[in-house]
Amino acid sequence: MADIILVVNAGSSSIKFCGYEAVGAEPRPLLKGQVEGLFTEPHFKVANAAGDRTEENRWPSGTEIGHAGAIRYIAEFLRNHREGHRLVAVGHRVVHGGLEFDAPTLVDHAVLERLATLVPLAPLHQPHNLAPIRVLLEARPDVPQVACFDTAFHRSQPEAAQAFALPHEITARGVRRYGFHGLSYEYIASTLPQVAPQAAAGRTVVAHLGNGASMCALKAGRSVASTMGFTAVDGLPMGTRCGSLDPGVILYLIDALQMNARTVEDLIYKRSGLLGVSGLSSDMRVLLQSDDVRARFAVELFIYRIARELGSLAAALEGLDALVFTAGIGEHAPLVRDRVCRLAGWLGVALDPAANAVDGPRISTGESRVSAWVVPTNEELMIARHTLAATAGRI
Ligand SMILES: Nc1ncnc2c1ncn2[C@@H]1O[C@H](COP(=O)(O)OP(=O)(O)O)[C@@H](O)[C@H]1O
Ligand SMILES: CC(=O)OP(=O)(O)O
Ligand SMILES: [Mg+2]
Repeated sequence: MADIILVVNAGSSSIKFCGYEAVGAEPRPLLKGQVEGLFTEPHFKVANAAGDRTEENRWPSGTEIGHAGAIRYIAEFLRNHREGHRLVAVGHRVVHGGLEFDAPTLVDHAVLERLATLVPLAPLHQPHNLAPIRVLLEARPDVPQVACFDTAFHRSQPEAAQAFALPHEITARGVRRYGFHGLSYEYIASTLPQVAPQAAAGRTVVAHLGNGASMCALKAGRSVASTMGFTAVDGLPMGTRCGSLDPGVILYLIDALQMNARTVEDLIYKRSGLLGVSGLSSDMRVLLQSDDVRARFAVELFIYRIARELGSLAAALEGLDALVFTAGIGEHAPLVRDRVCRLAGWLGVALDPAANAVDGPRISTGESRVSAWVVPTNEELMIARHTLAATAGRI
């Protein structure tokens, strides 16, 4: 009977899950699965430890199964495949830890209630991160659950990188820049010494380009700045989120267009970004295949903003040694990487187009002053490591 750690990673457009055998210091992956395209073209797939596809299901284009539908589907799959396994712990990605939670935390009912107060700060994620924790607390109170936060990795940033220029009493209430995708950046920082030792020790910008997208400046593996702020709507344009916006726009929407907080929330989180600009889709694959002018402009704007933020993060690092691409778009869209690297020529990035076409791992030329890389992220492994450490002695 193998002892299993289950990991659940609810993103904005996908739910990823992983089973790890809890043996020794490093969790050993047994199965990896996901439902992606929750609101566009849901696609369920599972692979075994060797990476071979073992299960697959597709829903018709235009189907919306959402997070609740996907969790039900995944739970049913896991119930049918639990033979020979003993569930000893569950690790969850929880997007917002606020001021209070800056490290992985065992969750009980009291912790869950405090995490629920952060729902307004991450409306696309936090409810879906907490829902499976709540269900399992009732159904399996014997199994420890660990919340691993997207915000925690960034708490090491200098004070100036975390502050808005707001009055002190507002800042003291926790209105500050938190940054997200921290589990992804922490994983990249942990694996970079093997992939690119010089980059790992130096000044690196990591671009996590998925349905949610952000960038992080790493100095010797520690976060010093990031593009996301108080919430995960800040920074780069994303699948359905607008990214950085002049706060005056919000006031204008309320005063002149008579929107209220909920309609503004819906606009900036769910109807903007690639979807809003293109009027076509939030899915980069669809946009890249389209000849539509607005679809092209959406991709253009995404790339332009990445290039601008790169300059800003390089300034925070006082120079740049390496650029790393990761997540759905970063790992699989050579065209986006090509365009970003060319716009970063002034910083010393020289692209190797042939290496870029096959997803790297190194996509810059040997002479490039700044090296560029494709490094697949693994938030699930990072969560499993934290879960193992946080439950040591209990499982
Ligand atoms: N082969 C591909 N080419 C371009 N974009 C891709 C490809 N595969 C996935 N993507 C894009 O990656 C994004 C989803 O990234 P992912 O990191 O899985 O998202 P999430 O934020 O939900 O975790 C989508 O925009 C999708 O279109
Ligand atoms: C924080 C965030 O945007 O996450 P995701 O990319 O999974 O939507
Ligand atoms: Mg994600």
